Amino acid sequence: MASFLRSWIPSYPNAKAESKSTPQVEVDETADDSGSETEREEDHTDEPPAFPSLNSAQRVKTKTSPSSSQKSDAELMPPPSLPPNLNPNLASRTPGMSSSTLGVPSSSSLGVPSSSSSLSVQSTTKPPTKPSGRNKVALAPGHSPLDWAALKSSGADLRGVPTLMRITPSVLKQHNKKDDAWAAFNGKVYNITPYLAFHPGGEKELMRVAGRDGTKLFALTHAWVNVDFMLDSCMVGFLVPERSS
Ligand code: HEM
Repeated sequence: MASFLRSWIPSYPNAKAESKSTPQVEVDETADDSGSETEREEDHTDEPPAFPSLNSAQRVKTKTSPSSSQKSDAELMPPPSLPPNLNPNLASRTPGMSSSTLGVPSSSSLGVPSSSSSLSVQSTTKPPTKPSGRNKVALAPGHSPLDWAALKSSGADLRGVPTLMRITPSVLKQHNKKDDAWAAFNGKVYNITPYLAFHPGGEKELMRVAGRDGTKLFALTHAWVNVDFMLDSCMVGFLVPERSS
């Protein structure tokens, strides 16, 4: 280190002596290759390094097994399950075509144990399928969820009624047309007409609950959607039982 500095700073031999007057040329002599052993002596203390921690599995392993017998990750872990095009046991394999004719390397050339090996992991679970009846539609431009949020908070009248009302099922039933559609969810009645074009599941699906209580269908389709929040500015009232005469 010192020789390196000497080649760059002509006045280096004096730099240490003048260190008080030229503080910017501070050099640590102990870092020199041929320098004193001060730093290494400190290493000889019994204090373990901060990492890995004293009780870590890594440290325990190092103590018990010498580094020469340490196993690689590949030896310690079972290999991941094979993708369908590489697994000869899966029915999805193209009949009559070996993996090599498909242009993919064979499992043996990849160093992956054959499926008969005790290490192989064969997945018996099917890939997740969409719940039936769930289908997103392409929304018209200007009808994204963000556009709906903007319309909701714009102050536009989305209720169509001056005050919240008590609404019986028979009154609710009268509001079953696209241009005048009400639906009840969790005891609250909403004017769903303004939301029809914004519904990610499409107008047709949403119209299935027009004029009636849609709580059950809603929960079956997407219970995670917060209808109270989505339609708060469309609320027209509360669903009440028919009046007995
Ligand atoms: C007015 C109440 C409703 C609101 C606020 C609403 C809201 C939403 C929202 C936010 C999504 C997107 C969900 C997501 O991306 O995970 C969605 C999707 C959907 N909704 Fe609704 N929905 C309502 C009522 C209904 C009803 C009554 C049906 C009837 C079956 C329905 C059927 C669907 C379907 C099929 C999807 C597509 C789900 C998908 O494939 O991701 N929705 N709805």
